[in-house]
Amino acid sequence: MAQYARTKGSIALITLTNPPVNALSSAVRKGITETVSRALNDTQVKAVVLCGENGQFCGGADIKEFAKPMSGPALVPMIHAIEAGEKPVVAAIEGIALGGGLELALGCHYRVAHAKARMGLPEVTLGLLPAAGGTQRLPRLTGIPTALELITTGRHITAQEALKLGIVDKVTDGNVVDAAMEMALSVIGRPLSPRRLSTLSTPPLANLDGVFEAAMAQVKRRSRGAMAPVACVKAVRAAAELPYSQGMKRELELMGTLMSSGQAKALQYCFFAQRAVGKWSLPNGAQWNNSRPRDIRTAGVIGLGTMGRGIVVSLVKAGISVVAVEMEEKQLDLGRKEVTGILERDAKRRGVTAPLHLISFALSLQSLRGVDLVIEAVFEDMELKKRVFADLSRVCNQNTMLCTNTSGLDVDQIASVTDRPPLVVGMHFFAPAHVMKLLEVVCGPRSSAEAVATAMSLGKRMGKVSVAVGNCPGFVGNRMLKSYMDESVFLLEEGASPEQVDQALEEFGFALGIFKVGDLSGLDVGWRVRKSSGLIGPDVNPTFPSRVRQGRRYCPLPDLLCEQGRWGQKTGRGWYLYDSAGGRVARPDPEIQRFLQDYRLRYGIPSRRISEQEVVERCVFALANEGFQVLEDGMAAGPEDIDMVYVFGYGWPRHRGGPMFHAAQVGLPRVLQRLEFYYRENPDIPHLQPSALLRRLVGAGSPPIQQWKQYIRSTHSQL
Ligand SMILES: CCCCCCCCCCCCC/C=C/C(=O)SCCNC(=O)CCNC(=O)[C@H](O)C(C)(C)COP(=O)(O)OP(=O)(O)OC[C@H]1O[C@@H](n2cnc3c(N)ncnc32)[C@H](O)[C@@H]1OP(=O)(O)O
Repeated sequence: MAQYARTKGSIALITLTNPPVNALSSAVRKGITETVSRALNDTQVKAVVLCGENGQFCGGADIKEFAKPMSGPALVPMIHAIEAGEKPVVAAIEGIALGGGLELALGCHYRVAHAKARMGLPEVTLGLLPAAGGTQRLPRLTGIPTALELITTGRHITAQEALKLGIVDKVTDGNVVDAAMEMALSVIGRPLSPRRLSTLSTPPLANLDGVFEAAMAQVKRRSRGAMAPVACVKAVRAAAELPYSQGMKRELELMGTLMSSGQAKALQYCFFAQRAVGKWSLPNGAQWNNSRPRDIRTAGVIGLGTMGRGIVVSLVKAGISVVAVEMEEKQLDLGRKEVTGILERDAKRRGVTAPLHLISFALSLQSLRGVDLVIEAVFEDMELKKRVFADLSRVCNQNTMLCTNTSGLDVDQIASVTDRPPLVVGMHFFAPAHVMKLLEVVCGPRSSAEAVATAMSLGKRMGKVSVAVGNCPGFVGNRMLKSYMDESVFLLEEGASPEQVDQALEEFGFALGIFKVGDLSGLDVGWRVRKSSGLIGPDVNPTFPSRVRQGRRYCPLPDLLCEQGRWGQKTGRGWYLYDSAGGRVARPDPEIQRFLQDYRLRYGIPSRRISEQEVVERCVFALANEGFQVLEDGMAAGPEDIDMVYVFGYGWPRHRGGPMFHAAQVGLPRVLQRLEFYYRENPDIPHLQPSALLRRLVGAGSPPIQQWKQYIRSTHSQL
């Protein structure tokens, strides 16, 4: 777990060996403790170089161990022993030095990095803080503002930036261990005290209170309700105000609170869930490690609306040549201008040249003949999509993969009009597609393993979190969203206001409440979907629209709003009021209050006071309940898949782990009991009826989320 070698006569070379990232497991900590002690006690050794095997210095503490009782030597005294030792220790940083890995390097007296190395203290993203002295040593090295920024964001930095900030002493393009040994030989005999970061004071800073108050306000604004960023600010403040030993005590105290919090558990669950969803499998035995993706070099995108433009940008940024097709010249020109603008702004920000040479624009599908893969992003209309796919089938090479960006239509029906159903999959991007990280890869019943593997791997290449989902209306994300949205409008009928519902959801941690999201994305979009799915039609009385449709409770409020031309931000009025069409700042609108009161009077619905707890429970438990149903129906492989869809596609607060993890954390019996209660009160809302899987899990004693798959009746898995 840590190898020891004597080299160049007087150098001890200690190599961390714990693939794949040399995480600081208890065995590695034991190995380092023993080898460092050996080096310090060996009179032949004059200096030490610390490195990691396989081109990775160290990925930090072993995250898997956080869930277990602590064993083996502790990290803090181990790093302290290195720093306090009387022989210079040089960290040779290659690949990564993250979290505890960077803290270990900060305990060394010198740091040499390879030019391609990345460093950072990402503990905050795991709901923790750098509690191996990172919050105390880094501010002493870089000064408070830089340390605050790096620790509260968890941002990775390049070797060049680390050099500029003084975090490393040297950057090399060559062999980093050789460079570190050279440095070790050159510093033998030099005084070590100025190199012991714990003994230094933080550089003086004017207006300390102002800096910390601003930092605190910023983290609270940026990550609503998250504890770790707040604790990080407090720990860095201790570095500024207290001697090192007391600062370390404060760091430990704050870490103790975080470690035992549900938020840290949720964030660590997300870390592993994000990696688990890449390991997809289909019922026929095809899976991520036995299905070869195709190498995609050229792609076509049809439709240059908001979605199509974002998809083009994502593909081009991944280095893929794209032919972008629109049917009308005016739309094509508009699309070209937008896509070019996005790519140019992005390139300017990153100081590189925009890869415009990778895109060509065309007015005919014929231009797609030779591409490896096509992504269709036309209007959400089955007949239109079928026409496009039938044409593609005729135009494209036999081998071209055909993908649809539908947000919920039947992928198999679309595939049925082509000559190649095995090569058809859904690639459901989220708007704006070049920004949002989620990609739902929709596996139709006839999609081949190769096609699924290709779409999953293409998503990864574009920097997306790809989640394989089954083919059902709305797939996973939008299917579940329906119950969440329905609950929010039912709450309006019963007495809540849009701002009250939004505030409760934002307090819960959502970046935006559901009504603000509706206004932002345009209320007319859902209106159109409801029209096409037969919920609104000629047989609905326009003056007194029914509150029961297709056999269940229906809330006509959003339709009535749309009929008034209140389509959200784009019209300057929606659930909220905006300064003008396109305005962004939502203000409560007294007209909406009157509109809701009139509506309740007209339908004889008594208005009651609705608590924040009820808002959150009805919206969030309804969402999770549909998630259980999605699992039961075999539309997602496991709860991790659903949770990642929500974290990366729907603004679910990551520190709550995702709707399924949240249900587990609240306690499945409690979720079941509350759903039973709400369903008894509202028997005409089927999505409040507890799912059979939820009942089974409670019956089985609420096993940990990692075991839920065993309770899913997977005989009819659609994945
Ligand atoms: C009163 C009580 C008081 C209690 C107080 C206790 C005090 C305790 C003091 C201890 C203080 C500890 C402080 C330190 C904390 C930390 O260091 S937390 C960890 C910080 N590090 C990270 O966050 C890095 C996480 N990893 C990554 O970001 C990426 O994995 C990577 C390193 C950049 C590599 O990326 P990539 O190449 O894309 O590969 P991946 O697929 O992501 O990873 C490959 C496999 O490696 C596993 N893995 C990665 N990092 C870790 C890790 N740190 N621990 C365990 N496992 C890790 C990852 O899960 C992958 O596994 P597989 O999926 O099985 O392949």
